[in-house]
Amino acid sequence: MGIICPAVREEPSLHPLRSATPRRYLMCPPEHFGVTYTINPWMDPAKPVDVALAVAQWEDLRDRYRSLGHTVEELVPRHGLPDMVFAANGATVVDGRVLGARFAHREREAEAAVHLEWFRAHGFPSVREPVHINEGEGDFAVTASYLLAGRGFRASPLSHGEAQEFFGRPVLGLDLVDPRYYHLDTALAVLDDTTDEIMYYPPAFSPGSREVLRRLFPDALTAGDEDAAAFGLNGVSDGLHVLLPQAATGLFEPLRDRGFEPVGIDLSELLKGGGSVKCCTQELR
Ligand SMILES: CN(C)C(=N)NCCC[C@H](N)C(=O)O
Repeated sequence: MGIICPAVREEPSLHPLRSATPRRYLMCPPEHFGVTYTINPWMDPAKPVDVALAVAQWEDLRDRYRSLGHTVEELVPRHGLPDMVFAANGATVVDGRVLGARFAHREREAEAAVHLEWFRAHGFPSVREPVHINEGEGDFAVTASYLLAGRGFRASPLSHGEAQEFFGRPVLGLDLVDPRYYHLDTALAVLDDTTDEIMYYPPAFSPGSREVLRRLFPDALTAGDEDAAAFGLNGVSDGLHVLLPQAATGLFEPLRDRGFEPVGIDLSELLKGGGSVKCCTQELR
């Protein structure tokens, strides 16, 4: 009788081979970071902030980007603007076109001009000072097909039309309903901007927006309560590496299963201001 070899069944790969593309980021060191007011539920001025630790954690993130081959530009922080470290809020840049920010809260208003000044000084030819309130990449996320746009807590719905007209990209408005997830990038991250691959936390969105996300992104990775509360959706992907808060442990395995390489980052000190990896990172596309 012949020997029957068990067939070796190659599992078809569920996801394409990932590759990183070099990125250019704008960051702002937290030298003047502090929690001196409350404009989101994470901020408690009674809790002390260790600025030296915040700087060390921030430098670790910056150096991680550089070691992965990305370019990091630095914005000079201003005294009296303790939230400037959250540089993603300062503008949205797509195809070299810059839509500046207009902040919802008086405490952050002055940051907008610092960003506009930086873009003008660095040769970006098309820089728009916005008419409507938008907090940069806090509420705008760029996928291959859309500009996803959050609203409900910060960005004015009118900013969505302004962005669509300026970038010439279809804007998809999404309603945020949980004050802990007050910016889109606290509840949704783009994993692959060439294929519309995202991860998100469904309860942060209204029922209708959840349905829209389910229809348009049926293969998205969805996060649970604990990972969302650890700011796990506030991650940055270069197409292969996904830098995200190290406490969002439940996301690491699902990301690996999809072929990504999660990189855990400790920004616990900056979390006291209500931000993490993505908030500190503005992408200059
Ligand atoms: C995703 N991004 C950019 C953010 N979520 N930004 C954090 C902003 C934190 C600041 N204290 C504020 O409440 O505006």
